[in-house]
Amino acid sequence: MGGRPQGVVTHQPSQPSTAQTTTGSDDWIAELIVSLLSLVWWMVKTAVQLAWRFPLVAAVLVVVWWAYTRDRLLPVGIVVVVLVLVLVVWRFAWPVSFNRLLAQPAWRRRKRRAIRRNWPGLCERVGLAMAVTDRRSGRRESWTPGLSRLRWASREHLVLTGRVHVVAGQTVDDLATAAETLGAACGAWSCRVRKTGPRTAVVTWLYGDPLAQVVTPLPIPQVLDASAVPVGLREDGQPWLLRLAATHVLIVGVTGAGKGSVVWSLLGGIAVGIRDGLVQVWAVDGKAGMELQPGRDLFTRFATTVEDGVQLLEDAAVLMTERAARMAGTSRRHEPSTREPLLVVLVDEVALLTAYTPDRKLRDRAEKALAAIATQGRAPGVVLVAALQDPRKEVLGLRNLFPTKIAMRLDEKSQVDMVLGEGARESGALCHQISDTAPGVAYVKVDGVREPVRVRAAYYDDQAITDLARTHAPSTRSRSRPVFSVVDEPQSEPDDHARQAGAA
Ligand SMILES: Nc1ncnc2c1ncn2[C@@H]1O[C@H](COP(=O)(O)OP(=O)(O)OP(=O)(O)O)[C@@H](O)[C@H]1O
Repeated sequence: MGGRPQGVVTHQPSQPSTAQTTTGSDDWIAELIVSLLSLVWWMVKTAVQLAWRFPLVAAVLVVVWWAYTRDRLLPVGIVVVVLVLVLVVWRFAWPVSFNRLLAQPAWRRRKRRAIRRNWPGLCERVGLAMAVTDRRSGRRESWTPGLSRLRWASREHLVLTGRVHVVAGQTVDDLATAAETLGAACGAWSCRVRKTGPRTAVVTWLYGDPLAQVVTPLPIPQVLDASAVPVGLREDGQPWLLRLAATHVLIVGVTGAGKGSVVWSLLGGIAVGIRDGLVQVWAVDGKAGMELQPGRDLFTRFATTVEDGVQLLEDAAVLMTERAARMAGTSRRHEPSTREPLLVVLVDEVALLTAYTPDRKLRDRAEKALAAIATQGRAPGVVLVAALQDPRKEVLGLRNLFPTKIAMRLDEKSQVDMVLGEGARESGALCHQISDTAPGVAYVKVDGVREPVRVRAAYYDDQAITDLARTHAPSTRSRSRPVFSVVDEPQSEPDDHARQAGAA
């Protein structure tokens, strides 16, 4: 639906006066009939509008009128009293089911109707109306963006979405700028705008916060899909699917922001691939293994010192170069297989290998290896997942080489754009406002997608991590395979093909 005039006439050129035209003696009868017809039309229209607006009141009036004309006021009255009593008892004795089955659906219906009905007025108030002069009549009319497909995307989480088509002369950016005011005007605690076309966008109003609760670990997918790894929940109540294939992921947040939960959820999402040998995880935990040790069995290689970490990064870079040379001219896209698994290089607190390492030589080697993987690793299936507390440039100069950035709780608002890129804070990424009582909450920004998305990673407690590592450790066969055997192994394994079919 396109924008349309809402008939708010702000200026009207003078009309030829009809008052002076001479009327014949019969004209007053015609005028009276026209006036009476207009009155009847107005009354019918108003009655229909009122009935549409207040259906319950209208229904009650109709029933009372019916009961009165049929002389049945007493039985109808008794039925009404019993009904009211049932509702009152239900409300106080079983408030949960009352809310779920009656109060909430009624509220949702009212809210949706109110927004649809008041849309032109809302647009006027938040500055989205445009004054347009009609060329033929010379009238100035107020045009507002069109609203269609207004529906509850998630009834449980109270997420309302609608498609908005801006008026010619406006851009989706104008709509995005007014998002906060529009959200407040509609009584939502947050409102987001996602561009879907040159003049169209999906507007999402959030009346509840699905991220207020801890997200329990999601079911582990039975087939590896590295292009959509389930990691948690998005603020619109939909699963948060993170791309791992052909990207690099940077996770930034202050201490206690919940970076660990993103890492464990990510590992949970690819656990089947790890178990089946389609994915290898090489992990570096510069904090002497304190963070990642519980999942040790999931890792093909595990470095717990800066020296070993740097060596691991260099080995990954060599593997990447060799694989890229083999793929050259035959394939442009890496498909995970047991011969050539997707290699995830996981670095917890990457600054320990770069900025905080006093040994200059080690630091240079780490930076060189990281830069090589970040710039060339995507095509040959070597993916970098790095976690970091301090987003300042001097700590990790390679930030811009990560196409997927996850910003968790940050200390200062200036750090938001530092992590997610210019304009992210303006587009609604308020990482500095994430509460310290909501670890795991983050804003995700993927290159090529304008708007950051608010998410919460699922929470793996110690027991869940231990269980994950126990049940999805790589088989002894794939674990015993030397790291560089991928270069020499002569034949493909029989079940490779079937596994590849399920991979990204
Ligand atoms: N997704 C989550 N949901 C609920 N609670 C969480 C979540 N993630 C983390 N927590 C809680 O927050 C605490 C800190 O989390 P975590 O250790 O992952 O933070 P971090 O960002 O990795 O911190 P550091 O950088 O100091 O290692 C955890 O012990 C846990 O209690």
